Amino acid sequence: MTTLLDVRDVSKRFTMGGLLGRKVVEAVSDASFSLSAEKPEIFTIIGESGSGKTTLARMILGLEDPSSGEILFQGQKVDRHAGREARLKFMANVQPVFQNPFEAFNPLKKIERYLESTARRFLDTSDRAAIDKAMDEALQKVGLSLKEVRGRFPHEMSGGQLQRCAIARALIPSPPLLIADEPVSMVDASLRMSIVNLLKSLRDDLGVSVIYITHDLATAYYISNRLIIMQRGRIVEMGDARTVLERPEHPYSQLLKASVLSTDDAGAGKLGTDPDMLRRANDSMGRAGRLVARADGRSVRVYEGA
Ligand SMILES: Nc1ncnc2c1ncn2[C@@H]1O[C@H](COP(=O)(O)OP(=O)(O)OP(=O)(O)O)[C@@H](O)[C@H]1O
Repeated sequence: MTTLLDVRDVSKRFTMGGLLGRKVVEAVSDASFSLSAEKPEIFTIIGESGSGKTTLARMILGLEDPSSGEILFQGQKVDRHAGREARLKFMANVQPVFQNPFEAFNPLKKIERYLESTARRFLDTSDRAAIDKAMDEALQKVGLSLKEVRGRFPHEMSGGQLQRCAIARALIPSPPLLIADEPVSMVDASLRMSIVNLLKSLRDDLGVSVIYITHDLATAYYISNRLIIMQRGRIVEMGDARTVLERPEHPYSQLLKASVLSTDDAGAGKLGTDPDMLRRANDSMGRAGRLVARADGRSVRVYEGA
C-alpha cells in the first residue's frame, strides 16, 4: 500500500499564561492513523467541542507544528517552515474546506475573484481562457458553473451554494486530499445533505480522499469509510465507521451514540443514557490508557484495571 497521509504519534501541547500560573493544555495526544493513496476514502474525526479535532486538522494542513511526532504526506514531512515552493506544492495537494463559507469569502469581492486568485496561484498562469476553464471545471464538479457564479457576491448565494463554491475553490489544484472541518454545520439543515452527498461523490467519482471533521454521528455514519472518536485529545476508538457506530465499545463512544436522540426517544423526551454508562465514560476522561489495535481492524483504548 502506498501511503497518502501518515500521522505518527502526534501530540500538540499549548502553554498558556505567564511564568506564574502557566497552564499546559494537551490538545492532541499521540494520534496515529494513515490513509492509503490507492483507496480514496472519507475518514472521519468525531468528537465533542474541545476534543482536539481542529488542532489535529491544522497540524495535517501544516498550519501548526506538532509538539512531538510527525506527519508525512506522500512520504514527505509536513513542514510549515518549508520553502515557498515546497509549501505551495503541498497546498496544491491538501486543501481545506472550512466551517463557515461566509467567513471564507470576502463579502466585498465577487466570488469569481477568489476562485481566480486560487487558479492563478496554483496553475501558475495568467492566461484568461485557461483560468476561466479551470474555474468552470471546478464549479461543474460541485454542480455549479462559471456562468451561474459570475458577477455574484457571497451574500447573493445561499450558505449551501457558497459552501459548494468553497469546495470548488479547493478542487482547482486537483488535490488528492481535502480536509473538511465541520463543513455542513453552518449550512441550512435542508441543504446539508446535498453537501454531504457532494463529499461522497468527490470520493466516488473523482477519487478524492476527505478527512471529514464533525460532531454529527448521523452524517458520519452515512458517508464515512473509517472514523476515529476523540475524547480530550485522545483517540479512544478507531475502525470501520458502520461497525464502530453500530456497536461502539469504548464507554465514551457509547455515551456519544446514546446522547443522540432517536425519533422515538425524542417523542418521549428521553436520552438513551443510563447512570452506569455516564460513570464509565466519566471514569475514562483524562486517563491515558492504551489504544489497542485488534485483528478485526478496530482499535479501542483500554485502561489498566478496567
Ligand atoms: N492556539 C491555542 N492556544 C491554546 N489552547 C488551544 C489553542 N487551540 C486549541 N486549544 C485548546 O485545545 C483543545 C482542543 O481544541 P480544538 O479546537 O482542537 O477542539 P475541537 O474538537 O476542534 O473543538 P471545536 O469543535 O469546538 O472546534 C481545547 O481545550 C482548546 O481550548
